[in-house]
Amino acid sequence: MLVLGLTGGIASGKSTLSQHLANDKDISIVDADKIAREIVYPGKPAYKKIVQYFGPKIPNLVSKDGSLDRHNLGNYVFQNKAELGVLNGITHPQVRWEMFKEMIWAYLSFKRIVLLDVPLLFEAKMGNICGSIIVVTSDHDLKMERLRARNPELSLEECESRINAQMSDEEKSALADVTIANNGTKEEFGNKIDIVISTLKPSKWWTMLSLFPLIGGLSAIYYLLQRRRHMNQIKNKAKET
Ligand SMILES: CC(C)(COP(=O)(O)OP(=O)(O)OC[C@H]1O[C@@H](n2cnc3c(N)ncnc32)[C@H](O)[C@@H]1O)[C@@H](O)C(=O)NCCC(=O)NCCS
Ligand SMILES: Nc1ncnc2c1ncn2[C@@H]1O[C@H](COP(=O)(O)OP(=O)(O)OP(=O)(O)O)[C@@H](O)[C@H]1O
Repeated sequence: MLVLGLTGGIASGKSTLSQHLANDKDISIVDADKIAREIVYPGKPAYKKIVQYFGPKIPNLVSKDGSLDRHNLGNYVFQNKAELGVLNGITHPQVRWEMFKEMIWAYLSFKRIVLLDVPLLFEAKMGNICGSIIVVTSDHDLKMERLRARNPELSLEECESRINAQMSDEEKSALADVTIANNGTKEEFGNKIDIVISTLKPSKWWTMLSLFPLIGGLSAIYYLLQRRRHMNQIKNKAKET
């Protein structure tokens, strides 16, 4: 199975790329943004920590229904690097753990590719676990235009501070294996994605071979358990005689 990293700046087109591949049965998509939203549902450990730390600093951090007001929290942390670091420190370990579980599931489901859609793939040092990395780029003005259309509640300054909270496209591209520019139509973007994926997708045989270490590991555990049982039986017999 190929662990394929997908990253890029805010509103560059990562989710659009993932959606384009959503119906491909050989690919499992792990969406870090979705996981990051789920681990802060009311009552979850990360939720409690965020409310405890940011509650006294951000008015109206918690909405009437008890959920976090993500707009208020975002505005606060994207204007303050140190506070963004605190939020990352609370959320990232759990995001990593949930991603790891989804990756194991993809491995056991014979997927040929597990696609890790992670905006902060390099910042969170997750690039090392990827066999290959795709970076999606788009021009700054297009990003702003798409971001404002998708999130009309954000002001121009808020959009800028979100873009500036991440590494630049150039820095990300330098660390990637493949860069896909998303400056044209969605159709053009889709065609580029298909070409890249068809060259990266491992064969079915390779996918089956990659299960060998798992089968080997499980066989070794089974052998050791059987051996322990056998030794205990011998010990018990020796005691009886
Ligand atoms: C700050 C929060 C509350 C803002 O929520 P909001 O609903 O407005 O945005 P959403 O979560 O949909 O993220 C939108 C985009 O913002 C960018 N972004 C999100 N978190 C971060 C971050 N910590 N640093 C830089 N950029 C970020 C990403 O490009 C992401 O795709 C939220 O993004 C958050 O909890 N971030 C911390 C967790 C995290 O790092 N998530 C990213 C995946 S690991
Ligand atoms: N080629 C395109 N033409 C027109 N609109 C596009 C194109 N690509 C993406 N978009 C739109 O731009 C917006 C941002 O794209 P998308 O959500 O895929 O970015 P993202 O990188 O996942 O963003 P984020 O980091 O915030 O999660 C979406 O509303 C999407 O529909």
